[in-house]
Amino acid sequence: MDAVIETAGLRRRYQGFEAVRGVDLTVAQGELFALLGTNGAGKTSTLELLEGQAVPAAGTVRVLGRDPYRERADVRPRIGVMLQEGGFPTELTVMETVRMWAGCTSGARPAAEALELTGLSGRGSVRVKQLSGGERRRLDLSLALLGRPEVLFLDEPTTGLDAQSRHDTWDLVRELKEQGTTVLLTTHYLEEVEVLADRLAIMHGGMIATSGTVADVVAERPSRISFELPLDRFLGDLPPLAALGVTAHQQSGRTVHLETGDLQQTATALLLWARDEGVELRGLDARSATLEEAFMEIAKGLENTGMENGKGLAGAAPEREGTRR
Ligand SMILES: Nc1ncnc2c1ncn2[C@@H]1O[C@H](COP(=O)(O)OP(=O)(O)OP(=O)(O)O)[C@@H](O)[C@H]1O
Repeated sequence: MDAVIETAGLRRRYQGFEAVRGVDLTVAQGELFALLGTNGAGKTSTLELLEGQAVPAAGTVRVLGRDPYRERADVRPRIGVMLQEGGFPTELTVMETVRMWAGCTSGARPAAEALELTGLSGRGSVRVKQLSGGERRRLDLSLALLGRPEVLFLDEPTTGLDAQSRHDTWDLVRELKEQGTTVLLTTHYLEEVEVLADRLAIMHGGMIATSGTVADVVAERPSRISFELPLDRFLGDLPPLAALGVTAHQQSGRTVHLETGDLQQTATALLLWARDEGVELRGLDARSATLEEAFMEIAKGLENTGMENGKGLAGAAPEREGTRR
């Protein structure tokens, strides 16, 4: 794998509070990697280390083969960064903002092209303070794309966007990916991950709880089957549940709920039994776990072990220091 982003044992501390606790990540060239997590999980803190905005307390980070903090002059022109809060002067117009930014960007696209990419062409003469929240996010994205970056860091790029703008942003990100851009994004929208990401990691309490493709992450959780038994049949009439691969079961009224680690095996065995016995399984529903279920289980499971955000080994989170930009 041709790694464009690589971290090992990455840690970050704020006044003794450890927000990032040993993160190992590898993102290949042209890959779209999504960092998910509960609020305060450490996504932005990690992203800022990758962008070279801060020095890790421990561990290593490489972007395009270099240290993004110490070799900033080499790395910065090759990456695009969309922060969670833009923080540009609000008195300038949209076009003035893009031109100002373009002046500091080597090999910048024409300003009009950067605005067109994010659907802001008609808003060039509007002052930034008059933009809606969603339009500001799109302006942020235009600025991140100005230098035709090889690596794009997007911190919650679609927060505050309406459904149409969100889908437009997804299309744009896909297009950039097709052109070979490597993308690392943080998001709270699980659908965004399902639609866009090649791979993802779910962070919690400063650590990566799980990572892989959506299918990998979901495969770690049980699949579910439910159906209604006819009046003349009982749960005990089924073949032994363990032999069907069932790991947990529950019955409410005539409805049976099964959990399994191997949906195909259990569903096949169940259907063969029903066919051989001439049983109709009314309301039959069989489905893999969803990313949302995986996410919820991780957040809940780790809380139960006392490792929820702000607790655990390194003590409570202090007051935030300073601003982001
Ligand atoms: N500048 C700072 N000073 C002190 N603590 C901070 C600072 N920035 C972040 N933290 C703390 O570090 C932890 C991780 O925060 P971070 O913003 O990285 O999480 P996140 O996963 O991006 O959260 P969200 O989804 O809410 O944006 C939190 O407990 C947060 O309060």
